[in-house]
Amino acid sequence: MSVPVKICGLKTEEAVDAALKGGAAYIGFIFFPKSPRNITPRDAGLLAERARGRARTVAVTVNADDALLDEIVAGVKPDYLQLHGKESTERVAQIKERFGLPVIKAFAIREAADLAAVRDYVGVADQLLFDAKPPPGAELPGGNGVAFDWSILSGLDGGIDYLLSGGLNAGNISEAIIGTGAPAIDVSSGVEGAPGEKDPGLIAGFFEAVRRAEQRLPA
Ligand SMILES: O=C(O)c1ccccc1N[C@@H]1O[C@H](COP(=O)(O)O)[C@@H](O)[C@H]1O
Repeated sequence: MSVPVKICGLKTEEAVDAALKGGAAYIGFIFFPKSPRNITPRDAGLLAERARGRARTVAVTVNADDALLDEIVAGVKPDYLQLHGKESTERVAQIKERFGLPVIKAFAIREAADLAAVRDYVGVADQLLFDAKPPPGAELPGGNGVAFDWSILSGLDGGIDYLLSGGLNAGNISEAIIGTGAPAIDVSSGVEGAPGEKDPGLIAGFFEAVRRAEQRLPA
């Protein structure tokens, strides 16, 4: 059984090529000025073209207004929009209708109670993403390299399609995949040599660890 992988926060051709070589199902671009992974719609559009037809492209935004989403969608032509802020169910539905694109809605998880909001988004968002709640004082809502207690996900209703994210790396991905049975996984800072700097060697090592974990999954 193969687990789809999203490599997020790409800024260079080398990083895109490493993600594609590893077999990424999704590649993500961050549109959030405070992030070391922030990229312009124009530059992301060029990288997205390089990956077109080989991986699905994801534009990651945080409480973006329509004007910013217009600019990103026009420049990148993404396959998905990832909403990583406090977007309401109404806002998710509005964005889906306006852009005609599938939406991945991110949730910040620290404790079991954080799953309470999730049910409202099932059937509204196309996919859910579970990330760790940012540490106190963090500037970023994601990309902090922090993991949450994955056992919390055992409280999820069965059959929910989601991406597991937050602090994943080659060292913990086996435990994450086998422990949660996550339908898909997402990594950003765990394949970086420095904040915002993807390391092709770490990307390759992450894929190797994922493939080893897949061998241990029940058929
Ligand atoms: O990566 C960022 O800088 C970022 C900024 C704003 C919103 C989301 C961001 N990243 C997302 O965070 C998760 C997990 O990242 P990590 O592996 O813990 O570093 C991932 O979904 C990214 O899309």
